Amino acid sequence: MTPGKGGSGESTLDAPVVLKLGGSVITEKDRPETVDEPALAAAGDAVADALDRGAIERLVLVHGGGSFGHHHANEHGISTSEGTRDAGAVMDVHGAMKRLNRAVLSALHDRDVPAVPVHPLSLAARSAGVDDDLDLPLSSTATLLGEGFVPVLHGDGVATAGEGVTVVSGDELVVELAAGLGADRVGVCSTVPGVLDDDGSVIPSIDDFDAVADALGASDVTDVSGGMAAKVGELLALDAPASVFGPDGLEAFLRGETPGTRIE
Ligand SMILES: Nc1ncnc2c1ncn2[C@@H]1O[C@H](COP(=O)(O)OP(=O)(O)OP(=O)(O)O)[C@@H](O)[C@H]1O
Ligand SMILES: C=C(C)CCOP(=O)(O)O
Repeated sequence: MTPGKGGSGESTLDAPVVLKLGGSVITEKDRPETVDEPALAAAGDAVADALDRGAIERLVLVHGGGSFGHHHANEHGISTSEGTRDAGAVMDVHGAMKRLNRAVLSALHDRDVPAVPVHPLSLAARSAGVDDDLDLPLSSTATLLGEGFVPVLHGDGVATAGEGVTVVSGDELVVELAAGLGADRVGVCSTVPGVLDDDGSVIPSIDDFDAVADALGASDVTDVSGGMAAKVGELLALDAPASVFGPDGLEAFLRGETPGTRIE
């Protein structure tokens, strides 16, 4: 598990790949605080294999909330726009996300992936009612990457001027990380095989929100961060190409392919 690649002072490191493992994939989203162990193991296998083979040099992982963060946020009425000033509520959401993060880290460590946690609640801030103003300092993540680790961030609470603490989604973090670290590819692994049109077919590529807006909805299960509509909106803001795909597309993405829906 000792970091093997990269090193301080190197200037020729590859641009990182940013991959989000959706909470809907790695948890049973309709059963509070339940990890989907087989799904997490399969994701861990795919990530470990891609790193072992050198298919990816530098990787930043993000995971969503699934039945951990969303469940508690929903109970306390917290969302990406509605905040709380109740420290107990903040700890319920953050504590649940740290428990899920611990499970993700363990699955990666079992496979010798040098994964380390980065908790957004301790780093990030934004202002209420202002779009796209998330401030996520990246020096710890960038330094960990340069030292050969795989930083693992997660949807979390975030200090929000004017609202207390709101929710920051993994999708928002993906956008900040990809832009700030100069990622060359972004993958969002969700429970669906891609963004689906009205007939349930995977839309191959999206470059305009309005063109697909009618097909985009929230999540089928408890979700305080906007489901697929928010995801597509976030990813369209990126310079790097992004793919939304299901668990069956994860290995292909890690091989360098663009399964599912390409968003650019
Ligand atoms: N047009 C669409 N195509 C695909 N999924 C859609 C669409 N409209 C709404 N959805 C919903 O969006 C969900 C995916 O978003 P969701 O935020 O739940 O996933 P996730 O990011 O994997 O999970 P989490 O938010 O816990 O990390 C799908 O499971 C589906 O219920
Ligand atoms: C609900 C919380 C705390 C995390 C939300 O992150 P997401 O599942 O990526 O939308």
